[in-house]
Amino acid sequence: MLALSGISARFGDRTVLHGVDVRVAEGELLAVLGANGSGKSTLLRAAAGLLTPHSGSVTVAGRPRGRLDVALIFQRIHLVGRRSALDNVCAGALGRLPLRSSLTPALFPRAVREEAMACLDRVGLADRAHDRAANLSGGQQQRVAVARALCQRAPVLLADEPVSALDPAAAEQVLALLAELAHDERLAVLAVLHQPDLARRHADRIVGLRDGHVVLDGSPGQPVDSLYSAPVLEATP
Ligand SMILES: Nc1ncnc2c1ncn2[C@@H]1O[C@H](COP(=O)(O)OP(=O)(O)OP(=O)(O)O)[C@@H](O)[C@H]1O
Repeated sequence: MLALSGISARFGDRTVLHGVDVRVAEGELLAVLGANGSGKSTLLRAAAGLLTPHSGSVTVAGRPRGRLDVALIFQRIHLVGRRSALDNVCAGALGRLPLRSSLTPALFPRAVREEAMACLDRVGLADRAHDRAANLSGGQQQRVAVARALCQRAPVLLADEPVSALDPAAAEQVLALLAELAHDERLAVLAVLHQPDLARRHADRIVGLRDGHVVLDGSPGQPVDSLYSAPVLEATP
């Protein structure tokens, strides 16, 4: 479904991704692991179209990634706090609505509101639909963000450290939800994670980055310590 092929990225004269190949299948949750600075966020931003790679391509279902193909979930949850959870989820549909509706969100068509309600129900928050987003807990807000991504109807979900700001129970719940959505809704989900344990428990596959290279790709059960160990420094005479 999502294919990142030969992605290289540079900042100035520094190359931070070296021809990275990553595939995420329909119905799969892929966790991308790696130490700070290994290139995880840069890879996700290239996948999302937020950064133009120096070389390489991003395709969704075999075609160049389109504007509506990818939904994003961030560590810092970007909801409009004074609006209801339901309005925030409706906003996921903005990209496919006529301009008039997108300028006046109060006019979200009934069909969109119903779909948004179904998305909230999917993340277990239908009963909080009319609460202001700011009044929900961090974990609940992240689930609203997931519902908003669902309402976008994108086949690919990209999540950048989606649980880093959550307590362990909420993190577990959000990761389980992402895995469930991948499996049940047949989405391709790529999540950048800092918690190998969560990846082991919920991901279908892991990719490990080190210094901008893919050094692991496979079972979530495999050892990942090498991703986080300090580089071996050569002894100076
Ligand atoms: N806008 C930028 N300008 C210059 N260098 C950047 C920029 N964004 C990222 N980098 C550099 O690219 C490298 C990879 O950064 P990236 O944020 O992708 O790593 P990461 O694996 O997501 O790290 P972390 O786990 O700390 O979020 C780092 O050395 C970083 O300093």
